[in-house]
Amino acid sequence: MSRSAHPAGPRHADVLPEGHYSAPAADLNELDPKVWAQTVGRDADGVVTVGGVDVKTLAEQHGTPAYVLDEADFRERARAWRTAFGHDADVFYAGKAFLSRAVVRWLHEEGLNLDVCSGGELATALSAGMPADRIAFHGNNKSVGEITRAVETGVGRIVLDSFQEIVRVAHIAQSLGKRQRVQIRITVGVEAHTHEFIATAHEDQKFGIPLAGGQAAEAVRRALQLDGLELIGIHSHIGSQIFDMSGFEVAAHRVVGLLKDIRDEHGVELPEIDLGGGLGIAYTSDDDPREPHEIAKALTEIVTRECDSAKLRTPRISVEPGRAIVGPTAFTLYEVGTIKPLDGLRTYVSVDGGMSDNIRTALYDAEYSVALVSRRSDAEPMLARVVGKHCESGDIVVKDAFLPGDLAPGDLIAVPATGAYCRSMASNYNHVLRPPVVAVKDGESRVIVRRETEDDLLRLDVG
Ligand SMILES: Cc1ncc(COP(=O)(O)O)c(C=O)c1O
Ligand SMILES: N[C@@H](CCCC[NH3+])C(=O)O
Repeated sequence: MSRSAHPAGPRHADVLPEGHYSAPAADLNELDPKVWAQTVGRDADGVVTVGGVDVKTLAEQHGTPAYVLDEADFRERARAWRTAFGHDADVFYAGKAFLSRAVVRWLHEEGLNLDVCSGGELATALSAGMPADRIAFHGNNKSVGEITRAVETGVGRIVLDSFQEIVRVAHIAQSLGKRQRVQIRITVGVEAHTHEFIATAHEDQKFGIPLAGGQAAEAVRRALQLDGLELIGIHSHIGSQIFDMSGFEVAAHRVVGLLKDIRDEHGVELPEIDLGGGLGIAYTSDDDPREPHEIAKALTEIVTRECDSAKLRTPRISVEPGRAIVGPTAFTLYEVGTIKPLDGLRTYVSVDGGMSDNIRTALYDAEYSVALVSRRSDAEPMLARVVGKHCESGDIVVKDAFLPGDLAPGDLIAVPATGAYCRSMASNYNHVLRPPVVAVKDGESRVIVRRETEDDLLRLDVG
């Protein structure tokens, strides 16, 4: 067994415990462009830069932990989706992945629409100037207040998720003297190949109205009878972090089948279908995501083919990518604190954040990569587990990854691909303050969501 310079004797790559990890990369200083935001690189001193700003400067100016978001990359990915789908389709960015007013403005400028699923997301979208008619409102349990606000402000569509909601939205719209454009979300009965908590089109879960047993057809029947509703289409979202296109193919096939049944029964050809979001991104070098143009081509071809064979006019397609746009554009910058080598196991590297800024590892057993970013190191790789500062043994950010064996307290490390479902799912567990989101572009950084303060926490505490 070889030895590294680390005084506490890190675990080396040639004697490894069981775990789910690949062999260490030949050079740990290399940053795989699949996983890192587009403008990330190392400067002559080995310090990582993004958007022309180096991470040491970012840490000095904004502190750690911080989510660092590459604005140019975000805009480029948004534009790539928009361009791939062209003018005969709509791209709704899924705000649940990450939403802030700056992001809403970028989306607006890049010609994307927005999917929101709560009053809070709707308020953020409206306050940043997204036109209401470019907003889709989702959710399996929208409150009467939320529905009323959505109808009053004139959202482009409400996606109906249950029989009760069909009636509820119709009544609210009618009482406001409006006819609300709606889609019905159906569950097509597909087992999406992803973590069970984020699969949404099999039958035994809470979203949508099952196609099975004629339930979706019955929902359509009821919606068409209600004056307060203008039924514009059918919606399907099969889950998230999916690489295999076959689930989307089956979903498209079944949605078009329902459109055909609707035409045959009611003489109505619904003009739109929405195939949801869910496209996977690379969290580690082992993942191979698809490009937006491949996805657009595949989805458009399936829908067109299915419609041709059913002799239906091809409906306008919309999609709702969240993770695929924002996920790869950000990394979380942490400062290394305590380093604890456990003999025969791995080295625990504690950072100044944890499950409060990234719950995905604890929740979904998600895999991430990590790199030393404040300097270059040619020390031997050590098997590390990056953990947070919370009072929870499941407080793991990166379960198994290789870091240089000379890692020391005060070093900066970064976890890439944390743009989606990290800040938006962040918590104040242990009264830890949620980190800022710092956007970088053209050599400048600017805070788009500021760091929480203790005053923010105390402001909510009454008495
Ligand atoms: C209805 C709906 N649309 C879109 C999305 C966005 O999914 P993703 O971020 O995986 O693209 C989700 C989340 O899974 C969703 O529930
Ligand atoms: N929050 C999940 C995805 C759920 C998507 C919303 N329906 C994740 O981090 O992967």
